Amino acid sequence: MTTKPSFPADFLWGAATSAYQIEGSPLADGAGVSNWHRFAHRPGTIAHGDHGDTACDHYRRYEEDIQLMRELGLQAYRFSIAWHRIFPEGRGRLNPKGLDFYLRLADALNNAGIVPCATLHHWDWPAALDDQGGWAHRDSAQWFADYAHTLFRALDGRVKHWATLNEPWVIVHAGYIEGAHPPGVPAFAKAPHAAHNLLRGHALAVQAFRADGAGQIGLVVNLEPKFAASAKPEDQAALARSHAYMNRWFLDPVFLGGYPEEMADIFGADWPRFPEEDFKLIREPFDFLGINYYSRTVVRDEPANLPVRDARVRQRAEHTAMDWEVFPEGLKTCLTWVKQRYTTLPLYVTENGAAFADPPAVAGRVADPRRVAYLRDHLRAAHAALAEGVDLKGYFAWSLLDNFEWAHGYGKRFGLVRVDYPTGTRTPKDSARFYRRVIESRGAVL
Ligand SMILES: N#[N+]C[C@@H]1[C@@H](O)[C@H](O)[C@@H](O)[C@@H]2O[C@H]12
Repeated sequence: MTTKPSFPADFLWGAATSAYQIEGSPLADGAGVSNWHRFAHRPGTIAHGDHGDTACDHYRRYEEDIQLMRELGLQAYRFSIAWHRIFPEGRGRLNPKGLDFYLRLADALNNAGIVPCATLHHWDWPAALDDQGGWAHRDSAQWFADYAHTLFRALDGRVKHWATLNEPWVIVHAGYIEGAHPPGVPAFAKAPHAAHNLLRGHALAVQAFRADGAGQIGLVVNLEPKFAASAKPEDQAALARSHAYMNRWFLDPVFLGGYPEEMADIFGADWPRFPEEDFKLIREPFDFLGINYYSRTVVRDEPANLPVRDARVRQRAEHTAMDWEVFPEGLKTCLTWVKQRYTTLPLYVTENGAAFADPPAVAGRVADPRRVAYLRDHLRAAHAALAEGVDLKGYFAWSLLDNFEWAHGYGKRFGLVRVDYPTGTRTPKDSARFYRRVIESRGAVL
């Protein structure tokens, strides 16, 4: 008789979103033009010509969405703050109306008994900052710290759970290596500088939080376990490069004080020498690590595939609508790897979920059995990590709502709640009802 999982009574159950993906009203109330607003309106960048002008209309419907969260039994809500609403030009002039939206959002969440968990930067920022050099500009770290400091003071007493950056690796890989995200032009030699300045900005923001913030602050990273396609030395070497590039690039500096040696191999002559004092700053201690987990990758050597010289070997297994392998044990692998290699800090699963080709709503119901199975199996893996001593403090399903899936537009639906466009009608899916039962039973239904 296997014992049913039982998560701790203080385990935090939530769901996550981000500003540009759900808010809409990108220029409302004095907001500046953001990098993603400008990029999404550039022809050919987003599938189906989609953009975030309306998205889920959350900027206007946030009270309705908070009522949805209550009905789902959520204890916490992870959202991000749109920098361009606060500082339309990125720095200098503060926009009180933009700040006011987040004051109202935080108040409504607190009044509903839902813990507001704010991410300062989830990829969207004022386009003006990209025009001034973006994250490749060394001053970007201070731009971010100043923005963060303003928010710590403005939301003091309303928000006590902060994250500095969401997935800085994606900002660099998609924005500076691929060009599939803003700034939108591959700039290989700038990528290491952008990564370094993101880490410096994170650390400076943590220092600002220590001076003027209250609660806890952390960093959110994406992790993806890597496996070699064979025991051949070249595939093993490709595994080492791929693992360093995606999983260690940011965590080695913040916890171990230096970059993986594979980075110099990957970037060659474009890998800079950074000032030693930067690494002392980047190791600024913080309070928790957020881990976003979706899938794993099996890799082989592929010399032509720059810069990492690896290639994915697609597995005979279930895949999501993103063509990502469903691999629940990979979540436990990530959690235990972080504990063993880096830190005993509290961990949160800050994102986990899947896109599937959900059916439309019929009589107020959306049958999404594959997402129910995905959540069940990944929550079992999370509990297995807890049972092995990982200090896992919470889990946030990605996502509360179907939303704007970046370059994929609205065609990839990750939500617990279906959103029908353009009406914006919300319909909780079966997975939302399942998640509510998981929360109510502290996992006993898994
Ligand atoms: N793709 N995908 C889904 C999800 C994306 O929608 C989030 O914004 C990111 O934090 C992370 O990439 C994961």
